[in-house]
Amino acid sequence: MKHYDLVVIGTGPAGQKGAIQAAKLGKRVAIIEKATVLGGAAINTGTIPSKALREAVLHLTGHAKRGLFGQSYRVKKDITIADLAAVSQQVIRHEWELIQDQLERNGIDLIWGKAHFEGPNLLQIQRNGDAELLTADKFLVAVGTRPARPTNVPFNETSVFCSDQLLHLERLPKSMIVVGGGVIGTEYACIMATLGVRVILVEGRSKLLGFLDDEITEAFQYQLRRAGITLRLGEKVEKIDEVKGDPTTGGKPLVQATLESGKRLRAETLLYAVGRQGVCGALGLDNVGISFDDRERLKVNDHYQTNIEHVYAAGDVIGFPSLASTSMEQGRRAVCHAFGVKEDNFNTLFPYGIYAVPEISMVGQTEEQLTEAGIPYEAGIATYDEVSRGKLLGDHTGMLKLLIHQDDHTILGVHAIGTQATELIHIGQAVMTLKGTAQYFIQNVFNYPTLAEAYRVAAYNGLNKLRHI
Ligand SMILES: Cc1cc2nc3c(=O)[nH]c(=O)nc-3n(C[C@H](O)[C@H](O)[C@H](O)COP(=O)(O)OP(=O)(O)OC[C@H]3O[C@@H](n4cnc5c(N)ncnc54)[C@H](O)[C@@H]3O)c2cc1C
Ligand SMILES: NC(=O)c1ccc[n+]([C@@H]2O[C@H](COP(=O)([O-])OP(=O)(O)OC[C@H]3O[C@@H](n4cnc5c(N)ncnc54)[C@H](O)[C@@H]3O)[C@@H](O)[C@H]2O)c1
Repeated sequence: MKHYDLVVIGTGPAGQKGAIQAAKLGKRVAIIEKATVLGGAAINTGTIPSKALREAVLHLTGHAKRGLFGQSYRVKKDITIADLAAVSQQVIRHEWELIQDQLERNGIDLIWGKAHFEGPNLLQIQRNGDAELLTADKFLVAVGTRPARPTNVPFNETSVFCSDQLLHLERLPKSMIVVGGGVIGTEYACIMATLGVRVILVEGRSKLLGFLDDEITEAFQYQLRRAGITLRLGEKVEKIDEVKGDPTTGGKPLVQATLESGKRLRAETLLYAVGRQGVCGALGLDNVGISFDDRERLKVNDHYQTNIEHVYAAGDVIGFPSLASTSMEQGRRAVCHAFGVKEDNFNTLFPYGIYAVPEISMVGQTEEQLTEAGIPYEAGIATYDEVSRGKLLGDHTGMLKLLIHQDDHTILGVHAIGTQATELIHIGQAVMTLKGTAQYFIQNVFNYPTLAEAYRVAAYNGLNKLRHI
């Protein structure tokens, strides 16, 4: 039986980076994967496919250039699923090769099969009816999540589906109800609407993406409505059925969503995106003495240790924020702790990137959080219309907001909506991490013309307001 210093379960972002970190520390490492492909949800069903789809849609529809060339501008008419899938498959294949190569280069044993704990240090790997046993000093559980699929939703993979199935649609529907205005529902609602699909987005809470700064949410919701998306906010879907279509228009079956308020919505298809569910139940964790919650998520301490100290967990399996970006870093930090690497310099300022149309990103605190905490701040705002690059791109609605401490002018939060928002945010993140102030953006020269200049405009705006207090 082979023995390892570390065994990692799952090849998603958390598992990959944890395994590589351990190998860099000179440890003997194995990584287990139960699927037939590497990369987890990030590469195969989540981050990369959805972003590849988005890029293809923005390019082929000509959406990104309509601000310059007019609303009727198109790169390709009659876009098909095949057009969109081609880009995605190409990127995914490249990512598989990259991961495999990284694991090999770092001397990590890749073992295909389903992992199951037989004891605190003993793991069984099942593959095609065979079983292999191995032991390890430490474990990193990075098994991720899957879409929640309640039994009362009539999933049929063609007209009622979850986010994994959306990627396998055979043709573009004319209309779609999206249930759940979280990140997945919102991103796909935008992508579909950009393709010309009639979208109704139903969200149980009174606003989309409740963790964002209110001003950004307001701007975003306004833009979604302008893009033709019907928002049903503060409304919960109670029941989903298939119903007969209108005989006068061919009678194709439709999906009907009945809301708690009694409203009935109908469309050709329905995407169910109300959150994700863990997969810990199948891991044999009771043989180790580890319990999980009702959504099969694990509880960890600040060092990513479960209640059994040699078993660590990272990524979606531990819950919020459930991002590929944070999962990678959690996996790495868990392994650093497991092998005694000092953690003093680890930053906890995590950014968020939402690849809706338009893009949204944030780092630090929102106006609402600062107000609640009683921290005095001023907001400095720049619209993309105020910087030359914004005009060159034809983005007339983009905006960057800096939240500046009233007394010491440090940056407390950065919020952006518009082209390249997810890239732009990292400038603010760096200044915040290095404890810089709004003056940084005024005292330094920026390339011209860039969207980054919006930082300078926002800083002037905020500091000018502060002078008048
Ligand atoms: C539609 C969508 C879009 C997203 N977009 C973004 C985005 O733009 N940016 C972002 O940062 N995040 C995004 N995310 C979130 C991101 O995909 C996840 O946070 C990330 O994949 C979590 O990584 P992980 O390593 O925890 O788990 P996963 O990526 O889920 O990987 C877990 C792996 O463990 C394997 N596994 C499970 N059980 C076992 C077992 N018993 N034995 C062996 N192997 C096992 C699984 O097969 C899987 O390969 C998106 C998610 C979705 C669904
Ligand atoms: N760009 C990104 O970083 C990105 C993109 C996609 C997904 N993700 C990650 O994937 C995870 C899962 O995303 P998600 O959107 O599925 O889950 P979520 O939990 O973020 O959102 C689900 C939403 O559905 C709503 N809801 C629940 N029941 C409802 C009902 N019956 N009717 C109407 N609305 C209802 C909830 O109020 C909630 O807003 C998230 O944690 C997210 O971080 C990240």
